Amino acid sequence: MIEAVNVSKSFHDIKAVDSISATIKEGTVFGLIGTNGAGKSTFLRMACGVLKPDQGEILIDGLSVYENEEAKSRIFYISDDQHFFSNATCNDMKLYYKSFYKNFDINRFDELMLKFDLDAKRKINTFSKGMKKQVSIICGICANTEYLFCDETFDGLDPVVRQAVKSIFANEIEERNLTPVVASHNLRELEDICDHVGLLHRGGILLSKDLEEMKFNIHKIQCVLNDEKKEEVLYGKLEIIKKEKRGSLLTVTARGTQIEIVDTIKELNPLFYEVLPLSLEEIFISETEVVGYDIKKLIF
Ligand SMILES: Nc1ncnc2c1ncn2[C@@H]1O[C@H](COP(=O)(O)OP(=O)(O)OP(=O)(O)O)[C@@H](O)[C@H]1O
Repeated sequence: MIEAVNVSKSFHDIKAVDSISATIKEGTVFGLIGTNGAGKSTFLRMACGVLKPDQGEILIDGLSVYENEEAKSRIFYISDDQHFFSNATCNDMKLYYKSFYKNFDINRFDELMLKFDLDAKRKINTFSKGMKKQVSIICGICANTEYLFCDETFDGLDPVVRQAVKSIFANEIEERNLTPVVASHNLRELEDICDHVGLLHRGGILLSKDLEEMKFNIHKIQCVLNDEKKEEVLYGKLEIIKKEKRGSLLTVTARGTQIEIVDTIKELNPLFYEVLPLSLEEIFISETEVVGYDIKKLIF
């Protein structure tokens, strides 16, 4: 488990991370979302022990991570500006990581390089940006650490590679309880990857929730009631977040379980009703409105 306890970090007069407390459970994918400059990289760099917090501490499985080799050996960090030794080939990086991570799986590395169609003998500085990201991801997976920090790693991967990486993550989570922490400024990049999302804004966490929990308690339904009085009754009975009417078709987004909302609509004898899927973006818009923010100004 990763625990951040009241962590802050400033660079001169810039407060990059402001009193963050958060818990990241094993075996889940934690998404860290926020605009450019929100503090995601600074948080990740503290979480992997590269930066020392000014205040508070970050614990990896109960161990304070800063200058702690044991805690650091449980983490692999894929930074947004990936570092490879100049002139290094993929095989050179494999051997370097093998010397640092005792469980680094050389055979798996070779297998994945083939699977991703990357030439392990080539110098990494001749690879494209996306290919370099793939090499970093492969190194990260093969390091066999408990935690994998991915800073903007998914942004810019092509759809096929993205799907392949997602399925590798899913297997690693199932087989060995890997915990990926994925930072991105793009909610859509995280939509189908994460179990839990923390929204970072100006160094602080605005919102931190399980996606399933969020999805369980908010629903979007289209219906035709064809009666203004019934519509008023519906608005009175449901905790409406958003409503829209086009002709006789009414679309409502409301807080509550699907059964509660559908039952309320059914009591009003609708001519038609249908439950519509809600995107993570729509859920976030609703959730952040509740805490008084317009998310469209914060992300996307
Ligand atoms: N080494 C540094 N020196 C000075 N300021 C820094 C340094 N690192 C980060 N900052 C500042 O801290 C704030 C948070 O930056 P950080 O890189 O953590 O944001 P981020 O959410 O990762 O952004 P992005 O999505 O653009 O990568 C920014 O205002 C940035 O300018």
